[in-house]
Amino acid sequence: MCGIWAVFGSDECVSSQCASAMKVAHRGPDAFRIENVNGFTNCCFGFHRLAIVDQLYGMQPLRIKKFPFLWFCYNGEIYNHRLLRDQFQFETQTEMDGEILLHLYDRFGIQKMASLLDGVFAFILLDTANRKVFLGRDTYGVRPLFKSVTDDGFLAVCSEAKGLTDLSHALDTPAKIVPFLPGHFEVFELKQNGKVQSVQMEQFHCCTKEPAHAIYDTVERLSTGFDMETVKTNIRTLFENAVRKRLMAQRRIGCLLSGGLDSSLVAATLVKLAKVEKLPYPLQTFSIGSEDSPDIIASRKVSFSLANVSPSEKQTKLTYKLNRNVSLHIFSFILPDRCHLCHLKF
Ligand SMILES: NC(=O)CC[C@H](N)C(=O)O
Repeated sequence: MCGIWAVFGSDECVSSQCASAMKVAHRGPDAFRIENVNGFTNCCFGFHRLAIVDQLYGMQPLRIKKFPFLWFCYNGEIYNHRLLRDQFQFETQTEMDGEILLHLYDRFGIQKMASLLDGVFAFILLDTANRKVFLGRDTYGVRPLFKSVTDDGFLAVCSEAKGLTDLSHALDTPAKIVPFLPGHFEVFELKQNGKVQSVQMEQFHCCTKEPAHAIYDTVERLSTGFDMETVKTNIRTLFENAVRKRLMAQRRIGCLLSGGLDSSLVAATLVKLAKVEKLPYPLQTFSIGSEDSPDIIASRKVSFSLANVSPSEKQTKLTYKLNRNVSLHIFSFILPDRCHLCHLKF
């Protein structure tokens, strides 16, 4: 997660509005920043960071020397950022995956920028040189984004609706808070007083169409045909690639595991790829349920079987009593031969 928040054209002093930005502080434990926009005193960004890549230089709102007029705030991961950087020979200033959006926007404009991204994202991009604000969200809406626009052009945006509920503005009627449409981008013109006007709302991708970035993807070409073997091989290739591309994270990777088929397949593929990529830490799986519920029993079985040890071997157990009703169980395993079991009880 990360928490993003921004207001444009605030009638109230932004320093009092930005108390609302703190309502999404839980989304980013590593660092936060609140920054008003130089030259547009009624505009302000708030950002809470869970750093996934480039801990040192990836703080937001991101601004880089090459494009001093761009301000960028986003929540997400762009899996193909290195591929696009190399493909278009961009000179990036940081290793942060989101920086690629600034280069793509500058070279190709907003429509092509959004459609070249392979990832999960919700973004706010401000271009002070052209007086535009852009919002966008990934095809499936994996990353959340809410907006609120008043009739007189005060725009507020946040990862969660709660960051918008207490904002004050000049109109009598409260502004509606709506989820931003997945797979779309929106363009606003920005006036000198910071107020905006929506001028374009467009779908850049829908899930039934091949994404524009596919031509640059490194995933091996899929065979055509609908015979059983071809279909199975294609699913395997795509599935494995979906797990592989998520290994870009510089944070320790874990898996949410219910013990059912889907999450167990993800965990098994992750274990396989972790060996190939030589991840230097034990993988962890996280499950939630009451003590001895089917999910916990199943996920425990899967965890131990993936770790290739029997539950009775090399097992440690920690219990914290926090609450009577819910148990959160955390299993972790290291390959090839060490296994820990942590059991956190609420
Ligand atoms: N949690 C996030 O949304 C992370 C944003 C960005 N990918 C980073 O690593 O900082």
